[in-house]
Amino acid sequence: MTDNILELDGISQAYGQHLVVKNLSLRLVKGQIGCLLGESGCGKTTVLRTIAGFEPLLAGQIRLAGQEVSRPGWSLPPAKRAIGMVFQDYALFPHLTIFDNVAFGLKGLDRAAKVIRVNEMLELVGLGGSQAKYPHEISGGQQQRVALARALAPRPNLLLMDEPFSNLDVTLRERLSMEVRDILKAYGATALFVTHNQQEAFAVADQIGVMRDGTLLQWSNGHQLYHHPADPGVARFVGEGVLLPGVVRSERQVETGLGMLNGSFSAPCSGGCAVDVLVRPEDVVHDDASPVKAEVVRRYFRGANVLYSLRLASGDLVQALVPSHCDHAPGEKIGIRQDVRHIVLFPKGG
Ligand SMILES: Nc1ncnc2c1ncn2[C@@H]1O[C@H](COP(=O)(O)OP(=O)(O)OP(=O)(O)O)[C@@H](O)[C@H]1O
Repeated sequence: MTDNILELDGISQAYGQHLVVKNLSLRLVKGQIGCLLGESGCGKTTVLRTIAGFEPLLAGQIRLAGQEVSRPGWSLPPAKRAIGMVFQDYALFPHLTIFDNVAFGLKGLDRAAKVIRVNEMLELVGLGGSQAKYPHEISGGQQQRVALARALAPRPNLLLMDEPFSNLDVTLRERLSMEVRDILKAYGATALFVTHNQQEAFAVADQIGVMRDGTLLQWSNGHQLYHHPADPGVARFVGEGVLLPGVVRSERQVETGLGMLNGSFSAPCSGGCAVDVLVRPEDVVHDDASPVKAEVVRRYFRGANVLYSLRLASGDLVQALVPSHCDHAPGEKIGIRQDVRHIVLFPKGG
């Protein structure tokens, strides 16, 4: 008996000569929500389509709930995989009521059992009472929740969601992404979704995989991804910040334009070597009392915070996230101190 619901072992997929998924492996255990995050064209949708059984495998193996479903030359048909799918455009049937939309995949149940199941699913997504409405009579966010109810109704082993929030406006997208996480957790669903929006990935997923050009660069939780990115590419793609030049001075000290940073780190080289140090905007604290001054180069007002781009005395640039009570214009010198709690170093120029 395995707790693994989804296992991808070294899968590769190509369209003609174009290799779009390269030796990708990951696992999801029961009840876990995973996310593939990456820029447009990096192969996220192709991975979903391959898991759903719409694309053949070039190499590797896919197992669902312990059963092999894809290997090169053989593939279990999509309809036999017990997978639910949610797409960005909801794909509800416009001429069917909400009840009939959710009941659509419930083959083999009698009418009474269908009513119970549909009502249960609509309650789960907060739309009890909407059974008789048509899709055009409810909002986009509600339609996406109906799509979720429809996908979960047949009790799939795994739910796949392709950019499920991308058709919604920003505020609704944030709210719905949190609601969807709550719904999936309440239901105990195992799900994999894809997005190019990192806030969405952080809000919804337990495990996030960053993809670039068909390769999975890192598969870990949001905290790990943000604070311990596996390489400079992941560091730049996830979150903000800079790679600040530094020199490793000892096992626990690295010298930078922000001063000496002390703490544990794994150095990519021995003492005296040049490195790039990841400095996030919250690692640089605005402090009028600090003797260290930096010049405001740019300011991005964000409502609650201002993201400043600052030039250090060394000439290096850093960013600082500062509550927006205080407001400083480009050219001003402000006091700062470093609060780098996770020291992440990469080989110089990596
Ligand atoms: N049916 C197809 N035939 C040929 N090439 C394809 C096909 N579908 C996708 N591709 C190519 O495969 C690559 C990966 O596409 P995919 O849709 O998986 O990326 P994605 O990360 O999901 O992008 P997006 O976020 O834009 O949907 C792209 O270069 C794309 O042009």
